[in-house]
Amino acid sequence: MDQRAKEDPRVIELQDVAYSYGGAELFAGLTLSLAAGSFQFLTGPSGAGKTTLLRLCYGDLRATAGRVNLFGADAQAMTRDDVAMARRRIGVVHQDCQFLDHLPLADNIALPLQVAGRSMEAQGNLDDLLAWVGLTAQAAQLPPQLSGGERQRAALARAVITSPDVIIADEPTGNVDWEMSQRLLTLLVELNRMGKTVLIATHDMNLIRAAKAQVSASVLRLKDGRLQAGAAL
Ligand SMILES: Nc1ncnc2c1ncn2[C@@H]1O[C@H](COP(=O)(O)OP(=O)(O)OP(=O)(O)O)[C@@H](O)[C@H]1O
Repeated sequence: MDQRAKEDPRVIELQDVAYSYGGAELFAGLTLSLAAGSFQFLTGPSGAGKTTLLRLCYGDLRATAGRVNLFGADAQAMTRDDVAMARRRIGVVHQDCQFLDHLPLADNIALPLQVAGRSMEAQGNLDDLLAWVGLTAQAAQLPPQLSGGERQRAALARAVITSPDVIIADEPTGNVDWEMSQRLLTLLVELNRMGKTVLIATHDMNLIRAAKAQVSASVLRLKDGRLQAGAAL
């Protein structure tokens, strides 16, 4: 298991961060800290800015004010290459999965390894990961041929194929039934038990309750541009 995250007590930190897409500020003076090995949920009303906040956390957006630290380095001062290196330590499960529909599922999952120039590792990792998410039989199918739950599990496999320290998942159970959301949660909890830091944006309070029965999870609620810790369930 990759132990690098253990070296950094705070893998991702946002301090007094503001962000605006050009209009009104979505948040101002927002502070968030992801400790290595923690399991955190981000919740809040639709449009509150959860996806935006996650994108700041994985270096996809630059804060308009404040400070973002990725693995101890100031993201605002990073070159594009530095950001790309930091992002390789973060696996992202996007809200809409973002597959390349013309590529078989196995190739989609292996894509991050190829992008990182590590395609030689692909086959062993890929077979293990497909088995882990229960998609061995679907390896050759195209993404549009898969169910919602299969797509979500494939998106999780793709997020972890490079063995990142941090997993950031945006509504990973958004389009699946309760049984499948439990299956996805089990996978995320397993990753956390392996030492990965996990941050999940979700509207699903039942998912949060189920997670809290399995793991020491904290909940952040984003509302009116502010983060409230320890949101009541
Ligand atoms: N690329 C963009 N350009 C301009 N405005 C954007 C962009 N992305 C998001 N927004 C706006 O920023 C606000 C926050 O959006 P965001 O997707 O971060 O919220 P969210 O809490 O994740 O919502 P949901 O729960 O519905 O997914 C919304 O008002 C949205 O319309």
